Amino acid sequence: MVVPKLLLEITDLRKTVPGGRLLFDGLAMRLEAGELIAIMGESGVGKSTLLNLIAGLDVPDAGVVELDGVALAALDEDGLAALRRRRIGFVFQAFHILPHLTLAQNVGLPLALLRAAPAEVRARAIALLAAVGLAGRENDYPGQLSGGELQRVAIARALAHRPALILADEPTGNLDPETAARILALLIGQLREAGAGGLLVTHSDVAAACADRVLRLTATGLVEA
Ligand SMILES: Nc1ncnc2c1ncn2[C@@H]1O[C@H](COP(=O)(O)OP(=O)(O)OP(=O)(O)O)[C@@H](O)[C@H]1O
Repeated sequence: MVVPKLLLEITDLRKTVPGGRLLFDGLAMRLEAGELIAIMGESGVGKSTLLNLIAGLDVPDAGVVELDGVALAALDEDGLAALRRRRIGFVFQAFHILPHLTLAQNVGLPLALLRAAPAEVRARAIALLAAVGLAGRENDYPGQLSGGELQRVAIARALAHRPALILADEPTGNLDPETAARILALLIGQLREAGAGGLLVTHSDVAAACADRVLRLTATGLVEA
């Protein structure tokens, strides 16, 4: 029997936003390697904030976020940055694609930051660009792309370094249904292949239906949808 590997464990998480409004309290969640969980919930309920807390980009008022058994609170800024660089792939709403780098350089950036050989970085970037439907565009610059194309570049980049955890905030929001389905299949394929875990924040029932579990974020925490 294969014993599932616990990748992410959240215990008793509490977060208030500046101004004092409570977003959630007592929030708990477990994510196993190879598993994709969709997180849904009304606008403003705190889904993006939760992803930021999991990435160590924001700090909770109370509670514990553990990645691979390591509590984020035990790490200093350098430790958090190293953990993010090695273990996490991000697809965030503001795609953070760098305008002065080519698409191949953007997609390869997470690998380049880990000092992979330039030839390996470029080969992986070209393969991932092809996988998201941007074959032959590796030398283009982001300014030449549509919003949906940029979103696909962001997804390719999130996968470049084969992260253990992929955090995706509305990754298919700007895509037509056919492209969205293809991109989600790619994302899930990569999760399964690499034994990575994924958290997918989405308003789309179609996207959520691709996940292994769907959780709904409410003021009282995460509940099974
Ligand atoms: N820096 C901040 N200062 C004040 N309020 C904030 C700050 N960041 C987030 N908030 C508030 O926290 C709440 C949660 O925001 P968040 O972006 O996490 O929601 P969400 O569920 O992801 O929403 P959406 O589905 O619209 O993207 C919102 O009401 C937002 O206005």
